[in-house]
Formats: sequence, structure tokens, C-alpha cells
Amino acid sequence: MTISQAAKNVCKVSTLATSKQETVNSIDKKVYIIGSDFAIKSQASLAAVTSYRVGGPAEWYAAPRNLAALEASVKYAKEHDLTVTILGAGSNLLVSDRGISGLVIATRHLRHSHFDPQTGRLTVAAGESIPSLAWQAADLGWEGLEWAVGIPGTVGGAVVMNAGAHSSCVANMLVSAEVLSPDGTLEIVTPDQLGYAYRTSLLQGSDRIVTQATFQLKPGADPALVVAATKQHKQHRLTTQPYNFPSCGSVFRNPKPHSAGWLIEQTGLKGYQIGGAQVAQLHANFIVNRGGAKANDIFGLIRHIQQRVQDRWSILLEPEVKMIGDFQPV
Ligand SMILES: Cc1cc2nc3c(=O)[nH]c(=O)nc-3n(C[C@H](O)[C@H](O)[C@H](O)COP(=O)(O)OP(=O)(O)OC[C@H]3O[C@@H](n4cnc5c(N)ncnc54)[C@H](O)[C@@H]3O)c2cc1C
Ligand SMILES: NC(=O)C1=CN([C@@H]2O[C@H](COP(=O)(O)OP(=O)(O)OC[C@H]3O[C@@H](n4cnc5c(N)ncnc54)[C@H](OP(=O)(O)O)[C@@H]3O)[C@@H](O)[C@H]2O)C=CC1
Ligand SMILES: C=C(O[C@H]1[C@H](O)[C@@H](CO)O[C@H](OP(=O)(O)OP(=O)(O)OC[C@H]2O[C@@H](n3ccc(=O)[nH]c3=O)[C@H](O)[C@@H]2O)[C@@H]1NC(C)=O)C(=O)O
Repeated sequence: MTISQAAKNVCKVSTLATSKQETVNSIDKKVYIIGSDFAIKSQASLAAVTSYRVGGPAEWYAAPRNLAALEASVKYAKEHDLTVTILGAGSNLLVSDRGISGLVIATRHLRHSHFDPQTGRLTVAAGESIPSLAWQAADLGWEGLEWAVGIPGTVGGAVVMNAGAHSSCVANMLVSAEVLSPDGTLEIVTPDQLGYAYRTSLLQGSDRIVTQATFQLKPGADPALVVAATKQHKQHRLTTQPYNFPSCGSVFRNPKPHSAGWLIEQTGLKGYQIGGAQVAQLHANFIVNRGGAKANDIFGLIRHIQQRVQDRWSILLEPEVKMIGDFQPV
């Protein structure tokens, strides 16, 4: 970005200026615009905030810490005609090496949680960590989230993805979610409105932002037993899934009744590598970043796996990972 471009971008934001707004360091790429209740950063690294640790920058990036700041970010994007991309913990995203144009809004800093012992309901902001909630519930002796340990995502991402493991998933326990639309309206939606199915929901590809969710859990169990079950799930993961290198978890949905990992292994692709991206030895449905991978290495490997599995089994594997931005065709 040139100085004049940076200055232009600052001007754009200054139209929203409040008395507390200031800009810092408009000479290099890191231009920060601090509003009364929100900040926008230009050319922010997305590799730093996604689990694959790859990809280019966000043209604009906001990480609101409360609902008002989220609403301000959405309003800002609308007024400046910026495409909005939502990021949770970035644990199911592959960001292109060219980065993302428009405004990336990270919801992982929206935080609050309330365990209501009267109803057994857990109401949490979109940015709360799913595995952290699983451990908190276990410590309280609340059953229902044992499966979620080891899924390094946020509540927002889990509600959108219908995250699941060990035969449970978000759809089974979600009571309602609060969503923010681009026009600024807040709405409470229930699971029957979200078209939930295996690893999918109507929120995928929609422009609605999850701000908080309420889950139904089961209080009253012996905490020691719930902690033990949670530990067991975590241990199972550590022995069957590669946690030692950056990944996005399972790359492909299972084409039921088959499992993607089995199909990929049987195709002889374990250990196959493009650049720094490798089909994991421990679990063939994981692509790991062995160090220095480019997003395009991972993208190329995804396409290679799809082609080889299609050739061998006549099954087209469907990516679970969300690929965002422009990728070079392979
Ligand atoms: C080691 C590892 C293990 C994993 N294991 C599992 C597993 O067992 N089961 C499983 O289901 N997944 C698993 N995953 C994948 C991932 O953790 C889940 O999909 C998780 O739910 C993604 O949450 P996130 O907050 O990281 O979302 P992100 O990856 O940031 O985003 C995912 C999608 O949700 C959207 N989104 C995120 N937050 C919001 C919001 N507040 N409002 C609207 N849209 C939003 C994004 O735009 C994107 O389309 C694993 C990943 C890793 C790295
Ligand atoms: N391969 C990859 O790309 C990535 C893998 N990961 C892995 O995913 C897994 C999930 O990630 P993470 O979000 O860190 O989840 P963890 O389950 O490791 O921790 C989540 C939260 O729960 C707490 N916690 C952990 N263990 C216990 C326990 N026995 N009792 C009570 N509280 C506990 C942690 O506290 P405290 O912080 O105090 O430990 C933390 O606040 C981890 O194994 C992590 O290494 C994460 C990101 C990317
Ligand atoms: C990690 C994810 O979710 C995971 C979730 O953690 C686990 C545990 O419940 O079950 C699913 O994995 P999975 O179907 O691969 O489960 P596994 O039990 O590891 O494997 C299924 C079958 O494939 C076989 N398998 C697996 C990997 C491999 O390299 N080779 C192989 O043959 C296993 O032996 C097993 O018979 C989810 N994946 C999908 C795509 O549904 C994710 O979505 O990101």
C-alpha cells in the first residue's frame, strides 16, 4: 500500500470520526483507526488468526469486543460498500495467499457466558471458546459438551458449521441463537429455522452474524465423572488426530457411509506432500502445514486428493473447510 492509498483509506474512515478517533502510523501497512467503541486495522495478517497459519492479509480487519462495536463495524462496511467476511477462531478456514478484500470481522473477542442452574441452559457470546466451555461444564458436573473438547473453535463458528464429534453436534443442543443482519436487525432464531444437517446449516454462506447462543445442558452429574468423560474424548483425539502441526481438522466431509480418511488412505495418499502441505500420516483426512506451507499448496493438495479419490472410487469428496479469497487454479 502506498502512503497516498493509506491516507485515502484513513480519509474513508474519518467520515465516521468521533472525537475519540485517531489514526496511528499511516506510513506503513499498519494503519489503525480507533473509534469510540471499535477499531479497524488495514492489511491485517490472517495467517496469525487462523489455525492453518497461512494466507494473505485482510484489506480491513475489525475485532469488536461488544455488540455495539460489532454493529458499528457492520454499519461501517455497509456505508463503505465493503464485502464482509466473518471469522471466528479461524479453525475451519483456508485463506488465500492473496488475502481477502473488504472487511474481515472477527467475532472471537465477543465474550460472556452464563450457566443457569435453574434451567440447565448455557448462554454464551459468539467468541467464547468451545473447548473451554466443555471443560467449564465438566468442572460444574454439567453433561452435554464432553464431545466438544479438542475442537479449537468459537461458539459462532460451531453454530454455523454445526460442529460435532463422537455422534453429537451443536444442532442436538442448541436452543436458540441471536443473529445480526447487515441491516442492523437482531433476531433470535431456533434450530428448526437453521436447516441443520451433518456439518452444515443455512447460516453457511449467509450474511447473518451469530452474536450469541443458548445451549441446553444437563446439570447435576458428578463433576469427576464428566471431567473423566471429557478427558477420555480429548485423549482419543490426541491418539487419532494430528495435533502437532497446524491444520483445519477434517478437510472433507465424510461421504457417508464411507469415511474420507479411509478413502484417502486406501488411495495411497498418506504422507503425500505439495510444498509445505502434507496429508497427515496419523489421519488421512487432515492436511497439515509441515512448515512454510502456502495456502495454494493446501488448495493444490485438496484438488489433488479430490481428483485421485474420484479416479479410484468415483466419489467426489466435498470440502468441509471454508476456502476464502482467490485461489490459483491447479
Ligand atoms: C485440530 C482441529 C480439530 C477439529 N476437530 C473438529 C471436530 O471434531 N468437529 C468439527 O465439527 N470440527 C472440527 N474442527 C474444525 C473447526 O474447529 C470447527 O469447524 C469449528 O466449529 C470452527 O469454528 P471457528 O470459530 O474456528 O470458525 P471459523 O473457522 O472462523 O469459521 C467457520 C465458518 O463459520 C463462519 N463464522 C464463524 N463465526 C461466525 C459468526 N459469529 N457468525 C457468522 N458466521 C461465523 C465463518 O465465516 C466460516 O464460514 C477441527 C479443527 C482443528 C484445527
Ligand atoms: N492443529 C491445529 O491447527 C490446532 C490445534 N489446536 C489444538 O486443539 C485443541 C483445542 O485447542 P484449545 O482451544 O487450546 O483447547 P484446550 O482443550 O486445550 O483448552 C481450552 C481451554 O480449556 C482449558 N482446559 C484445558 N484442559 C483442561 C482441563 N483438564 N481442565 C480444565 N480446563 C482445561 C484451557 O485452560 P488453560 O489455557 O489454562 O490450559 C483452555 O482455557 C488443543 O489440543 C490444541 O493444541 C488448537 C489450535 C490449532
Ligand atoms: C475432525 C473433525 O471431525 C471428526 C471428529 O472429530 C471425529 C470424532 O468424532 O469423527 C469424524 O472423523 P472420522 O470420520 O475421520 O473419524 P475416525 O474415527 O478418525 O475415522 C473413521 C474411520 O476411518 C478410518 N480411517 C481414518 C483415518 C485414516 O487415515 N485412515 C482410516 O482408515 C478409521 O479407522 C475409522 O474406521 C469427524 N470428521 C468428519 C469429517 O465428520 C472435523 O470435522 O474437523
